Amino acid sequence: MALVNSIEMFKKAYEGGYAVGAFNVNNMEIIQGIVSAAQAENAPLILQVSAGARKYANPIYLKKLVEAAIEETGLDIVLHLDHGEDFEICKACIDDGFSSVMIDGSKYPLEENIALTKRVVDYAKQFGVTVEGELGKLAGVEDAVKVSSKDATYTDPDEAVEFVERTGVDSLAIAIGTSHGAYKFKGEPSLDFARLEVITSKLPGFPLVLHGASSVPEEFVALCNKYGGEIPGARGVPEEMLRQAAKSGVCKINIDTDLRLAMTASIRQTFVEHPSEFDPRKYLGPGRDAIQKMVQHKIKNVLGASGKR
Ligand SMILES: O=C(CO)COP(=O)(O)O
Ligand SMILES: O=C[C@H](O)COP(=O)(O)O
Ligand SMILES: [Zn+2]
Ligand SMILES: [Zn+2]
Repeated sequence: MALVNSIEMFKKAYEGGYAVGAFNVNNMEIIQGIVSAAQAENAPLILQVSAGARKYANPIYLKKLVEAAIEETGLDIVLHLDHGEDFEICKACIDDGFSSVMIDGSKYPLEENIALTKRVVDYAKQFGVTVEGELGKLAGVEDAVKVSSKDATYTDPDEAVEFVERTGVDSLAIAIGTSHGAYKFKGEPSLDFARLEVITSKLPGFPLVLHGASSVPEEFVALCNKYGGEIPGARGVPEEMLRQAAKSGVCKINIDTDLRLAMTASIRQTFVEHPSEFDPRKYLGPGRDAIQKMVQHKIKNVLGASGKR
């Protein structure tokens, strides 16, 4: 039971053909909902903090909450920085005691991305902190990076090999057609699995990461819209595609949007059905339960990580 880096988790996931869920956290209820799910499923777990989450919650609070979760449940948990945009934020998280960081240099040309990523790897290595890099551009919105779909570029397999060799990263986020947020596909969802197979064959045994992997479940969108929300045309990655990716070298699957939708749907429902209620525990509690239920489903039926702790 400890805060761990991702090395052993990814090794087991790769060999076992499943993926570890990496869930974005911003407050106590979100952390508790996710952790209860991982505990109930006896599953490995990555909790990740974006720059926006750091600004919102202060990383010290989030780290203490994660430590409390480890103490309470006995789980091994990776505490990871999501989309670090420069060396400084990665260093700050490493110095704060995070066990893993992402340096997202995907907006830079290859040589600059390699130089920046290598700098973070060299610093992180001294502390046993694992590093995720990114190559290729996802469409959609990130905290610091906005990429329109015409500027999205899929990961080049040969560049991926060069990137991994020259930077020494522990894992690599790739672009094969996913994007961040609730509006991932205008038409039929499709991912470039042929490209994924080539990348996997050129980097055998190396853990890949899929960002923008929320499924945007219809039930949550419908509930949000039924209880006063306006989320028209939302669409995510079908669950069977995620299962397929998990069997093809993808060891980490990032989920944030589905957490937001599950919690918001539940809170909206409480507000409409119990308009006289104003005790935050009466809506945050069910919101937390909704997160737990959704994450358990994910771990069990999508990631294949139940019992893999
Ligand atoms: O990739 C993510 C965080 O890095 C989250 O992706 P979603 O928006 O699909 O949940
Ligand atoms: O990649 C994006 C994640 O969903 C984090 O979102 P955020 O930057 O709004 O915290
Ligand atoms: Zn990115
Ligand atoms: Zn992401």
